[in-house]
Amino acid sequence: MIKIDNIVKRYGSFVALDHLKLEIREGEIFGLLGPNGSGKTTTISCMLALLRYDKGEIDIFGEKMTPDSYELKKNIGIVPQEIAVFDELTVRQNIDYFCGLYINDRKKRKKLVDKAIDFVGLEKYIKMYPKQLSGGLLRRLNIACGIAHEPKIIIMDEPTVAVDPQSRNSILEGIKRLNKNGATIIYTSHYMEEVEQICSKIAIIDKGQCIAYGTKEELKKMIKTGETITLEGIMLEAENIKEIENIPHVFDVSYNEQTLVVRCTGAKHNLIRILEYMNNKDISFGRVFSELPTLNDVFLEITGKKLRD
Ligand SMILES: Nc1ncnc2c1ncn2[C@@H]1O[C@H](COP(=O)(O)OP(=O)(O)OP(=O)(O)O)[C@@H](O)[C@H]1O
Repeated sequence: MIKIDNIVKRYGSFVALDHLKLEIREGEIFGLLGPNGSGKTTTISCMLALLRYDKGEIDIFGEKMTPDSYELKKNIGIVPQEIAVFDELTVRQNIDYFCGLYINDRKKRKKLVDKAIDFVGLEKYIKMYPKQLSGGLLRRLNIACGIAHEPKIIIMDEPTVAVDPQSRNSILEGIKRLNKNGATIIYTSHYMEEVEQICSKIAIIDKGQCIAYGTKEELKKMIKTGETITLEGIMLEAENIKEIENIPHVFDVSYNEQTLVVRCTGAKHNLIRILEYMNNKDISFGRVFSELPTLNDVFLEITGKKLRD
């Protein structure tokens, strides 16, 4: 459906996209996950021909996207990172305006606008102006403006930044419903939990390159970490750390501010072995927890840094 082939985008001498390759198939909720500044917005702007790129090709529905590909753009809905609505129009008028860019028929448009209002749950606010809305409601309006014309592809650039947890959940649930109703979704975020929760395919990008691609299960299988065990409120000597490093299946140990973090490969009984060691050495500790790998572990193992550094 969308093919991004070897895109290079430079801002002056700075390389923002470095031979980026991605393929998005129909029906996917495709997550573009990467830290701030990794190139997510630049990728989307290139995809929409809003930015010129220096090398490579982007095809959408098998056609090359250009600034005047009006027919292609009709089938794409964009929910930009920055709220893009008109302050002088009401909620309803804003949605009607954006829908009207693609749908001329007034009757049809009215139905679509009503549907979008219902979809984002803004019925009570249709006569209000953007300045009267909370951050979460504004985000919902931004989404309604992008999706009202019922496009086949919906691109959402960090739609949950700075929203309260309730609005965030309603946005994520809405994205799943849009997908169920047939839309292919491209979702950029630096929140790995959200991407894990809703995306069927994930590309992790860093410094303008795709460093890993697959389903969340496939991505997690790519790495060594099978389990991360944390013990808080623990006092250890350097000798203990060395011994813990030698426990079978342990491959990384860190100890900071009385917190021990042990990363193990996928073997069973890792927690038991570590607790047995503490027991044998008569070392006491506070809270203990064991976590399965996250997308942050994938990012950490591949790049050596945390997703949210
Ligand atoms: N117009 C520009 N001129 C110069 N550099 C730019 C410009 N736009 C973006 N950049 C740089 O390109 C890199 C990629 O930016 P981009 O906005 O695509 O990242 P992002 O992953 O979307 O990050 P964020 O989540 O912060 O929006 C960043 O280092 C950014 O500073």
